[in-house]
Amino acid sequence: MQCSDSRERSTIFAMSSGQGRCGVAVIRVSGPASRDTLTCLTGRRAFPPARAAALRPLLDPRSGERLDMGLVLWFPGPRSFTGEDCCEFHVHGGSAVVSGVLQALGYLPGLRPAQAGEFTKRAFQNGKLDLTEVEGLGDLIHAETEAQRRQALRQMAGDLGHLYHDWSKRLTRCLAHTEAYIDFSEDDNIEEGVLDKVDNDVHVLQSEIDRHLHDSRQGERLRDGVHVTIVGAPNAGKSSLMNLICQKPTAIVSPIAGTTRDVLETALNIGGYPVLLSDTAGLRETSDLVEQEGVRRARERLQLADIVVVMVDATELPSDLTGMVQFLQDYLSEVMGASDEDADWIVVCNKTDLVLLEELNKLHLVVKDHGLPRMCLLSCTTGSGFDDFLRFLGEQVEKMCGNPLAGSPSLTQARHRLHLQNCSHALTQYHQQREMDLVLATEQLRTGLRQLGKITGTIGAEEILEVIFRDFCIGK
Ligand SMILES: Nc1nc2c(ncn2[C@@H]2O[C@H](COP(=O)(O)OP(=O)(O)OP(=O)(O)O)[C@@H](O)[C@H]2O)c(=O)[nH]1
Ligand SMILES: [K+]
Ligand SMILES: [Mg+2]
Repeated sequence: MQCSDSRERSTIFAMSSGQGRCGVAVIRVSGPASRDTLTCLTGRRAFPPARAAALRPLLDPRSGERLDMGLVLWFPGPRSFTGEDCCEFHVHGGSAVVSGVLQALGYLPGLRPAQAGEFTKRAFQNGKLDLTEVEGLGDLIHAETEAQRRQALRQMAGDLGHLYHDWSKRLTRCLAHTEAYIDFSEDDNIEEGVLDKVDNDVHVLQSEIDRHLHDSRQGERLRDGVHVTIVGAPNAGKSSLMNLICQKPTAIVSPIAGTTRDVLETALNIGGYPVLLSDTAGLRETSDLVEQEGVRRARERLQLADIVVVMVDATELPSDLTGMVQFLQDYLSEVMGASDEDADWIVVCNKTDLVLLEELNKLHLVVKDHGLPRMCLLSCTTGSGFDDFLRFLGEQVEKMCGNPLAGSPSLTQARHRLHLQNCSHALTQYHQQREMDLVLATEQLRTGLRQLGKITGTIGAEEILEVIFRDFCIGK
């Protein structure tokens, strides 16, 4: 028999708690057969009330054998996560129990295992979440630091979606007024100044979008992690600093210049903010082929850095203040040329245990007057100056990410950025074409609106759905 109603969907199931042995495992079911499934597994016991846990023996529908004693929950649609009828089984987390229940579910007609992200996909398709909320939920599942969690929760709660929906609404109004003007202006039924009002509204909207775009990528940095890269001459102590920050011997430290070749990367949590810290090969001209490749990789990583930590060996500095400033200026200009122009800089003067501190302290105070970035005095060997350095690094990281709860919600994804840039571009085109050809200009408003719709998923969602849901796990 063919399924006549294409909306008749299969019922999906999956274990939603993490894999591996655990105290309690949650198995989730969503779809039209959820009610029958619950009845089938709980036998002749009373059907549980909606949204309240009930303790029930769970039975294998084939043999009637008891699989476990667990909590069952019934969520009738549309007031459920997916918007469909759903049920949950909270069972003991042993693998035999879990696989027994999953097998029993697979045996029931109309049920099949869920694909990765399929519960969330159904929630989106049933209008429970818009795409930004789906992405927020995905971020929440992957959040590793407190600040990431705050940003994801805010997005999941719909803050970002509301902002974009509000822009869509306003642009829709502009479009409607322009269309009305085109259709009816000859009938004289249209108020004076309609187009001027549209122009002004488009202008205000565009400046809001542009402001949101020019947020120094705070939200994206918080979501993806701030790239902090340590660079400098060979033997300056880059790997020693890396190990000190990670509190473990991640990188090989040795007195041989050119020890580090590959880029070594570690993910860290600094004050609740995510950091991707990289140690790199010392920058120098060399005939060693392997080291050359290391230097190339170091420069490549330098380009990606949000914060560059430049290490200087204090014993290499000239002894007089003027000479020191000159040395630093030369040293930095070489490194800066290879980095992103938006990157922040921290200069670390290392091995201070080997020199007299008097001149260095003077240097420390005058760097700013010479247009040099802030300098930290450090000894990786004694640990002196390390707390100050770490505090300063933390401040820089926090500045880069911003407070995810303050002000209007941040732009969090390159995907949103792209559509917003396209929208802003279309609005610019509108202003340019408006005097010459109003019909053409109106088309630009439509383009802008479509771009906003793509962010929240009201338009053309299918193509991006795959990409977004790919990042979800099975059971979510
Ligand atoms: N006295 C002293 N020695 C240090 C300090 N920091 C690092 N060193 C020593 O300097 C040498 C080089 O340190 P590394 O951390 O390997 O330097 P690097 O910059 O990673 O070197 P390459 O990877 O070869 O570019 C090692 O012998 C370290 O023990 C310090 O603060 N004081
Ligand atoms: K070394
Ligand atoms: Mg090294």
